Amino acid sequence: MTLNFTKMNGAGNDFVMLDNRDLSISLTKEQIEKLCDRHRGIGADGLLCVEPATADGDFKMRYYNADGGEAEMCGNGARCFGRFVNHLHGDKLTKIRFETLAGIISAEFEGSQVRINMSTPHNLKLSNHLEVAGAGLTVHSVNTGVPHAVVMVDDLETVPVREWGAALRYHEAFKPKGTNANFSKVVAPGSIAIRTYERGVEDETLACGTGMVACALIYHELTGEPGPISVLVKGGDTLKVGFEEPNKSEYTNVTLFGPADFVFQGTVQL
Ligand SMILES: N[C@H](CCC[C@H](N)C(=O)O)C(=O)O
Repeated sequence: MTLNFTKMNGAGNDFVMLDNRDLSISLTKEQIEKLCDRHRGIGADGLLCVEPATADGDFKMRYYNADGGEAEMCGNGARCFGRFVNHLHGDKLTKIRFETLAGIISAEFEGSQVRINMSTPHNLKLSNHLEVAGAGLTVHSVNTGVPHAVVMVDDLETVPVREWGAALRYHEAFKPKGTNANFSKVVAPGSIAIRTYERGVEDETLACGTGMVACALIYHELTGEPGPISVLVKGGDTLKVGFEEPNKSEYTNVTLFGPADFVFQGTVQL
């Protein structure tokens, strides 16, 4: 099978994009894993397919992690999805709505930057004291389309992201689905810096969109700092997380704004 693909990245979180509007593409978990393999395949943190809507969206977004498993949502992927769909329509669209397993996501375009409206955050929990790889950590958690654990730290450089990240990702407290793991430092009022270990990539990524939103909301919960929150990610980009809080711990109009870039196009034999 010959596949035409587009490679994109959102703040360094990179993806294989497939136009499957005709539903002619059907990939196995192993095939997706191979496509995402950085030595034997194209190489990416995940793969996204554009599919026809089946409910009240304009399109359907399918997201698969590098391990080939389907996940409910991907914030950086959704921004790339929006820009890719707009490109397929001659860059004439201003706003699209697409279906995901986490609900309807909308995307608006400002050049190469994309703002998405996230699904409603839920399962927010503060200050769960857990033993993580032998360390006693205060762990917050929230689902921003996918599950996220958030640990506030003073020094991002020395955090053992892989060790603590993997221990949190598989921790008893987050079974059976597991979680993504974020380490978040306050840089200045309204500004945080984060590092993320991603479920399904099983490593640190240069950025994680749903993780940025999770860290911004936890930061707000702990400090009362209003949005938008600036979030500096490992890859060096700073993105904006916006939100409204009509009442305590109910969040509406949660947005993520940042770059979604094309890298190359190609064909691959499967
Ligand atoms: N690895 C995540 C999905 C992708 C999240 C991340 N790439 C983003 O931008 O939100 C999970 O399985 O929960």
